Amino acid sequence: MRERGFGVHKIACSTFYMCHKVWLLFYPKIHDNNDPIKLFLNRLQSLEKRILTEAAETPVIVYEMKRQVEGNRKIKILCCCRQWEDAEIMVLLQVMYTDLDFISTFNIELDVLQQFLYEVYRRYNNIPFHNFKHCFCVTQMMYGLIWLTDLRSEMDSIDLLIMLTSAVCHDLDHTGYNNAYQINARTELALRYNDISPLENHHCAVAFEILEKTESNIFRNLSTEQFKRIREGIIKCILATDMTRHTEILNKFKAILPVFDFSDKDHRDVLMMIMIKVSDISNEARPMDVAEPWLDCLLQEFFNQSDMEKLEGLPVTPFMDRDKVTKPSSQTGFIRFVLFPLFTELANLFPCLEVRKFPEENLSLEREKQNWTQSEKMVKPSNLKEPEAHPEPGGMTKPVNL
Ligand SMILES: Nc1nc2c(ncn2[C@@H]2O[C@@H]3COP(=O)(O)O[C@H]3[C@H]2O)c(=O)[nH]1
Ligand SMILES: [Zn+2]
Repeated sequence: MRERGFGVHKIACSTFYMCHKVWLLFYPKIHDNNDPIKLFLNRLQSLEKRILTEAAETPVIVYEMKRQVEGNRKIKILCCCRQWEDAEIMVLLQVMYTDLDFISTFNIELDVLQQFLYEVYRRYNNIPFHNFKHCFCVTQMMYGLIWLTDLRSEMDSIDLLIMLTSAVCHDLDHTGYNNAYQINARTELALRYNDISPLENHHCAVAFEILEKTESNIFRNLSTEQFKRIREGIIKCILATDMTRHTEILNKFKAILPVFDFSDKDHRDVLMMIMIKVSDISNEARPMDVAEPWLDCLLQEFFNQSDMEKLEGLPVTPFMDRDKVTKPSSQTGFIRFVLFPLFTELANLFPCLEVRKFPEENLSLEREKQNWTQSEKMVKPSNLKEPEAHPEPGGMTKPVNL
C-alpha cells in the first residue's frame, strides 16, 4: 500500500495534476491583450477578487506555476484552493464553454447555456459521491486535458463539444446505487433498460430530456445533421463510462494506438471514450488532500449500498462492504489495474502527458507517502483481515473482464 499514489503521482505531477476543489486553468503564454484567453483570465481574476472579498473568512490560496511543455510552449496553471459553491461551479462550467469557443462556434445563447447548466445541476442528486461536484471534477479534468493535449488542433469543435457536454451530463440523476444493485433489486431502471447499463442509459436519457426543452437546448441553433452527430457522440461517451466495458474499450484503444489517425472517425470515437473514462476516474491523480476526501465520499456511497443490500437480502457487493473494505484495500488494485494502465495508454498517445519530474513535487510525494502510511495504520481496524481481492471496478486487485 505504501506505493499507493506513487505511480499515479508521477503522472499527476506532469499530466493530471488538477484538483477537484480548485479551479485550474491551462493556457499558453500569450501577449495579445485581445486574446480571448487573456480576456477570460481577466474575468476569472475579477471573479477571484469577488470571492476573496465576499468570503474573506474562507481561507483562499491563489498561486501560479509555470511549466514547460512540448518545446518552448509554456503552460501556466492558475489554481485557487477553496471549495467552490454550486453557483460558482455553474459559472465555471459556463466559462469552459466560452473558453473553448463553443458559444460563438455553435451560436449558443448565454441564457440557454445557463438554463441548461441549471437543469443539469438540478438533476444531480444530493448523494455522497455521484453529485454535482463530481460532475464538475470530471468536466474540469476533461477541459484541462483538452488544453493540455492541444486537442483543438487535432479534432473539430463538434467532437470537443461532445466531450465536454458528455462530461457534464455523464452521471445525471445517479441514485447512489450501482448497476449491480439496479439489476439485483430489479429496479425500474433495470427493467426499463433490460439490465444493459441501466444507469448510463438513464444518465443519457436525462441529458436528452433536458435538451428536449427549447429553453435549455444548447444545440438548438445547430443543423439536424450536427445535432444527430452530437447525440450519437454523447450517447457513445456516456455509455462508455460503464466500468463493465473498461477492458473492452481499453483494448480497442491499445489496438489502434500504433496507427492512431485523427482523421479516422473510429479512432477519434475510441479516444473520446478514453478521455471521458480517464476524467471519470481521475480523483486519485489529484493531490492527496483532494483525492482523500473524495475517497471518503465514494466509500460512504459504497457502504450505503451494501447496507441496503444486506437489509433487502440482496447479494452484497464485496468491495462495498463496510466490514471488509479499508481505504487502502479499495485503492491499491484500483490504481494499479484500472487507473494506471488507462492513464498510461493515454500518455502513450500524447507524449506531452509523459512523466516529468519536479523536485519540489517529488518532495511532496515523499510527504504524501509518509502521510498515507500513517493514515493506513489508523484506518485499518485491528480486527480486520488482510484486504480481499475484489474483481470489480471499485476494488479490483487483478485485471479481469470488467
Ligand atoms: N476504488 C475506487 N473506485 C473508483 C475510484 N474512482 C472511481 N471509482 C469507480 O469507478 C467507477 C466509474 O464509474 P462510476 O462513476 O459509476 O463509479 C465509479 C467507482 O465505482 C477510486 O478512486 N477508487
Ligand atoms: Zn462519474
